[in-house]
Amino acid sequence: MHGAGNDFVMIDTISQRIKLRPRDIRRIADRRRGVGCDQVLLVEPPGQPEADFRYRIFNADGSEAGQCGNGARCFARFVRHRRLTHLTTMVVEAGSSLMTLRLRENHEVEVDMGAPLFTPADIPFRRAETAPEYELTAAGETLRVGVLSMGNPHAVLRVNDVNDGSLERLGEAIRSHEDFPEETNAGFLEVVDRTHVRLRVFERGVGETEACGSGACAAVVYGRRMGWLDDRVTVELTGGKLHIQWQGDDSSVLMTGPTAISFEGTIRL
Ligand SMILES: N[C@H](CCC[C@H](N)C(=O)O)C(=O)O
Repeated sequence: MHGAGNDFVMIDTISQRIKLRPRDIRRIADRRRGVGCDQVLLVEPPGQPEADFRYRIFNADGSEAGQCGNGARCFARFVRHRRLTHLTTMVVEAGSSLMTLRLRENHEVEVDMGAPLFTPADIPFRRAETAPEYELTAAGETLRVGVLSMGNPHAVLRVNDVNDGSLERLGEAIRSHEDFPEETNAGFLEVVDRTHVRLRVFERGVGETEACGSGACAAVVYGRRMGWLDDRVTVELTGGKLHIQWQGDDSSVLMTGPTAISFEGTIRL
């Protein structure tokens, strides 16, 4: 499946009891020796009564992540398509948060991504104070970045043009920066106007993806906090467009975007 070009192998572990090790994830995600994807997503039974499902996210390098926005939309499409539920609105556990997923027309899905987290310890980010923007030195350059969590860490750098080479020059250095004890996703944000931005994301555990749902949310939250953006923003990514809404403070971020089923099959490990 894919959400705006961010592609996934989605596995139903409810109807089939399987255990996957990090090396199995890497093998599945390998675009030459396996199926090939940015993330492997598992559909599991819920761990708490308020949830309908549990959703686990593994990057192509085998690392587990606490959030995947594009994957959440594809998750909702998948569980309906595979008749694991008849719900069109469902509550899903991801990491430590509960998300509400709503199926819309033409296979679009709206995700309540929860409220962003700004406290450095929650991101995690090695800073004592919370701020809308931080100074960060990476690859010998001193940068101003927005840093926050959508259930996973994001560092967002505003650029004049997403294709100015900043991602190629700085993506890896920000992703692996020592001030991020669990690494981070690195977003490169071009503000077109108050309701339209372009974004490229160098993702933790993968590298650049065609789209990053949690990254789109983080970029809009940062841009709105800095006064550059309104409450409703269209985020144009390499693989497609996402629509993000955020009213500020501790309100939830809402993301709406496309889903697609690329193929179905059986994997032999
Ligand atoms: N690479 C991310 C997980 C996937 C996020 C992205 N694919 C999305 O749509 O949010 C991380 O390690 O936090």
